[in-house]
Amino acid sequence: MKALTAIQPHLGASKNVDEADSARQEQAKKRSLRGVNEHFEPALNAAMATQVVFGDAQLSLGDRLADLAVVALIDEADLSPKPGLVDRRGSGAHSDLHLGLMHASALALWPSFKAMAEAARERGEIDLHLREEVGRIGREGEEEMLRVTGGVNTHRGAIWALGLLSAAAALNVRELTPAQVALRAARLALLDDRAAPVTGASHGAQVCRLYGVHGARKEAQLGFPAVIQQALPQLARSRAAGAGEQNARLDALLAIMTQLADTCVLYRAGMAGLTRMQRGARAVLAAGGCASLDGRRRLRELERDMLHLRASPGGAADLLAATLFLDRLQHGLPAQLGSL
Ligand SMILES: CC(C)(COP(=O)(O)OP(=O)(O)OC[C@H]1O[C@@H](n2cnc3c(N)ncnc32)[C@H](O[C@H]2O[C@H](COP(=O)(O)OP(=O)(O)OP(=O)(O)O)[C@@H](O)[C@H]2O)[C@@H]1O)[C@@H](O)C(=O)NCCC(=O)NCCS
Ligand SMILES: Nc1ncnc2[nH]cnc12
Repeated sequence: MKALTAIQPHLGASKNVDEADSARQEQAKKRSLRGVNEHFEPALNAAMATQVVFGDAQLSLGDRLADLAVVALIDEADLSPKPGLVDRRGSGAHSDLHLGLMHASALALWPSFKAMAEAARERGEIDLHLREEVGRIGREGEEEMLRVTGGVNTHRGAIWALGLLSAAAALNVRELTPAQVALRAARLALLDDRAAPVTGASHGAQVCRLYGVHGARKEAQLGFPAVIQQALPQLARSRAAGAGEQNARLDALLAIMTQLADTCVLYRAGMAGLTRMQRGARAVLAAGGCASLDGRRRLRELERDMLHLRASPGGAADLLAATLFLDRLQHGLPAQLGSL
């Protein structure tokens, strides 16, 4: 587990959080790991501990950003109940995914996020050289993901989004608002990676052509509008309304689902499935969100329909992880990063 050496020193350093809550979370995460190679468990504990102890001066900028990215992925996977997606309750609309695999995949990506952040820090500017370096590291990350998961695509879209955002954050640690980081990520994504394979055969490319929508690449090139304009404002609104953190995160996911042309849903369930997803998400939010009884009823209806259609909003899930990354970055890290 060379990937996690940097976060090991944080084990046991969680004195700043409510201890009972922390113990409950640890137990639940351990339960969810059944079936996963056992040496992921200490690594996961370490990743969890980093959620609250970013103040350790031994960690480099790359370490911290990689920690943030991995924690965002684990938080996204754990968030429940998510319609059609893998969560603590089960595998949603997937037959080849489960929560342990999502955790293992997230942890395996730590070195890639660190390397992308370090490349950006070293280069110090947005140019073709950095774009191609980030692309190369991203492709290696995809290979590692497939190796760890036995060939299952768990986080392709997340490597793309969080890789760009980690690099963008590292480029200027004094400008870390979500809009600033997303804009730098967009500028990087707009550059053409000459080494990228141009097959046009990916699921995303196929449905983008078929339905004339924009997928993961364009979402990044536009500066992650689903995150900046939908998810983060909804997260803030739901928190301010006292929804509770898990409900606020679910509301943020639904806010993304109201608008996103999720190519995973399109590929599996066509335009009818995408329309059902968007309308269903709007209905939950209009009914008061996930903290309300009526909102929960609507959420159950949406989940029933997504399962019936075998539709899984994997793109929305990746963008929720990007939302959690930017949210933590803005609230938790600037003071420490500024001194690096
Ligand atoms: C630019 C890339 C993101 C490639 O994009 P493209 O659209 O060409 O390729 P896809 O393989 O379809 O991957 C895109 C993934 O992005 C997520 N996504 C979907 N819609 C959106 C959206 N509107 N905005 C943002 N993100 C979106 C989604 O990822 C999640 O779903 C994955 C599972 O999807 P899929 O494979 O379709 O479904 P399966 O269940 O596996 O198949 P079936 O069971 O249905 O048969 C899951 O991994 C989530 O992460 C899309 O999958 C970029 O990846 C790229 O250029 N890659 C090439 C290598 C490279 O240069 N990388 C550089 C990285 S910096
Ligand atoms: N929780 C999740 N379930 C299914 N696919 C995903 N892709 C990213 N996160 C996911």
